[in-house]
Amino acid sequence: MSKSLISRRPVIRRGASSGGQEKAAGAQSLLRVLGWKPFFQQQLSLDELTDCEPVRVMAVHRGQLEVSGERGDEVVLVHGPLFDDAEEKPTVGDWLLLERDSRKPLRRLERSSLFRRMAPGAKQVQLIAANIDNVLIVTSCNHDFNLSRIERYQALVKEAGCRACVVVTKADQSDAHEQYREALKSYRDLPLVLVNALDSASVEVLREYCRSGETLSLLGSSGVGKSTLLNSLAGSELAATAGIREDDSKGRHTTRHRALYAIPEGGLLLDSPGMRELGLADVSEGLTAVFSDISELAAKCRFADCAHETEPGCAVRAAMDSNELDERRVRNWRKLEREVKRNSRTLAETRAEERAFSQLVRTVGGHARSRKSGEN
Ligand SMILES: Nc1nc2c(ncn2[C@@H]2O[C@H](COP(=O)(O)OP(=O)(O)OP(=O)(O)O)[C@@H](O)[C@H]2O)c(=O)[nH]1
Ligand SMILES: [Zn+2]
Repeated sequence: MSKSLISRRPVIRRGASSGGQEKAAGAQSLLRVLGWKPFFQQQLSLDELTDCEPVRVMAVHRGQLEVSGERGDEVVLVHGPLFDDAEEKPTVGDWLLLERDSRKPLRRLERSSLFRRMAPGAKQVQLIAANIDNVLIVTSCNHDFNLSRIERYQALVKEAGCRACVVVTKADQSDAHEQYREALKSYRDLPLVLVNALDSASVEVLREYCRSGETLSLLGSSGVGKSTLLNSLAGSELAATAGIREDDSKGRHTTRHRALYAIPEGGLLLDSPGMRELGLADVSEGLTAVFSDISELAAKCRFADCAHETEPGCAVRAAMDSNELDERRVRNWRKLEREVKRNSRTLAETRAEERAFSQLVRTVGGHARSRKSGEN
């Protein structure tokens, strides 16, 4: 158990030399292991380079964040303006700038990618994870394999801004490998890999998605083998060790579930409940990218508002009739578009309500202040 906990830490050695340059180089390589890239470095001003230290958010708990940086692991309290806005506040995978001495979080760096979802039962967007490089869309060699589901995940990944690969697990239980490859042959930017997730040699092909400094996450339904894959990639029991208790010098405490793990072979794995329950929020751009073949055809329809049903001169219908376009794919495109429109409407309403409310607060506050100054 303790071995697997230790292995979650980046396997990095601090330089023995106290020379300034070597120290800086050492700090840089520590940060690189945590996913630091030129994209983030370029966002720092000269003042920030001297006065601040970047740290990566490894877990978000109520009232505090677990972060990791050149000084190792730290806990940062969640308070102040940085954390006010639901859609802007730091989430797992984010890079924060801490004031070097006070360790106060000053700002969050711009993200290279972001996963969001509609909060279940609420009309709000919830941030799930940021700065993920690659995503494995996991499905298995059985009834779970479903093109419409893969397209849904692909839209999420495109919207977030990550690279995707489809992983079909339980390859050891099927002889129909060719059938799966054939099904995804025409999908743009979507490689497919068949693996036995229980066999670490078989998952080696996925290492290219979690090279040192690269952050990988997994999407897929329950039971397809996400935990099994993560454990095989990490070389230890990642998921099963979540939430166990351990002793430390300060006494007994609970080791809470971390969302982001640095694995010994390099690379970082992100596994959070939010990622596992991801739904479509506002992914209209992602959908356009995934279904660009259909949009290209739709642009050729005679009528701009063609519903691709019985209209004359419909290019989408013509492609379906000649079997160039799968009817299921068109149905799924329509379904996802409806879902996204519904979610976008709900979000727009929530944002309008929030704006109206903060306007009201400002107006009431303004009245109160002018009354007070009138009394004085
Ligand atoms: N034979 C075989 N079994 C697998 C493979 N991948 C996963 N399994 C088994 O499938 C079951 C489900 O795997 P999990 O890794 O728990 O699935 P999951 O996607 O994490 O499921 P949730 O935690 O519910 O999201 C386990 O019993 C695994 O041992 C595989 O490639 N081959
Ligand atoms: Zn049409």
